[in-house]
Amino acid sequence: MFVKICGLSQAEHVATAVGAGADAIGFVMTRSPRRVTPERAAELAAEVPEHVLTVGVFRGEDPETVRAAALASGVRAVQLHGRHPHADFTALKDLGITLIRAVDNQADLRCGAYDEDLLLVDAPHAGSGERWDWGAVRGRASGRWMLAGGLAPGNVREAIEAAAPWGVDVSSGVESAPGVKDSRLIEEFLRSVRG
Ligand SMILES: O=C(O)c1ccccc1NCC(=O)[C@H](O)[C@H](O)COP(=O)(O)O
Repeated sequence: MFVKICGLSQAEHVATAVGAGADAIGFVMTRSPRRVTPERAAELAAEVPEHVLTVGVFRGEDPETVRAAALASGVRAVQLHGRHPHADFTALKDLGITLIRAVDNQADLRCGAYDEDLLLVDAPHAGSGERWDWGAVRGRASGRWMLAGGLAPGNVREAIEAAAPWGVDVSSGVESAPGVKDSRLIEEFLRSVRG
């Protein structure tokens, strides 16, 4: 099971997530209590080994803004929230990095439908910690897709049982307050997923 820990802004938490076995870590570069600048994301990403995917998270920015931030930060993936047309993914293809399409469960849930590499099926309000009916996407989402939205150490096994995703993604559920990550919860989340 692929595990992404999102919304990191402190080197200590990046090290914890990597040490605990995360497959990907996310840096939010859009309006959010977790926002980091591309320069800060570059500093944090510099400490991350190659086998862990570094992801820049955006919502609604145009492809040129995403491109500039991706290049400045050096992330190896971008995750686009909001109703981006297929053309926005096509416009970013030449970056040669992983493209993640982030949607709620009303969207086209076939990974690759917009030429993206990974799909993230999230709550309607991304990064809110809102839980939703995870089981509603079972059998509808296909390919390499991650589940997010209200996941936490205490419920992630239940979510995996309900939705049968390829991967999981968490932010609020490993925080002590919005934007404040907790190393103990990050480790607990990874232990819960890995068993
Ligand atoms: O984290 C944010 O504030 C944010 C703002 C705008 C777009 C995306 C954002 N976060 C994305 C994520 O952190 C995850 O991909 C996912 O939504 C986490 O959800 P949750 O665990 O419920 O916080």
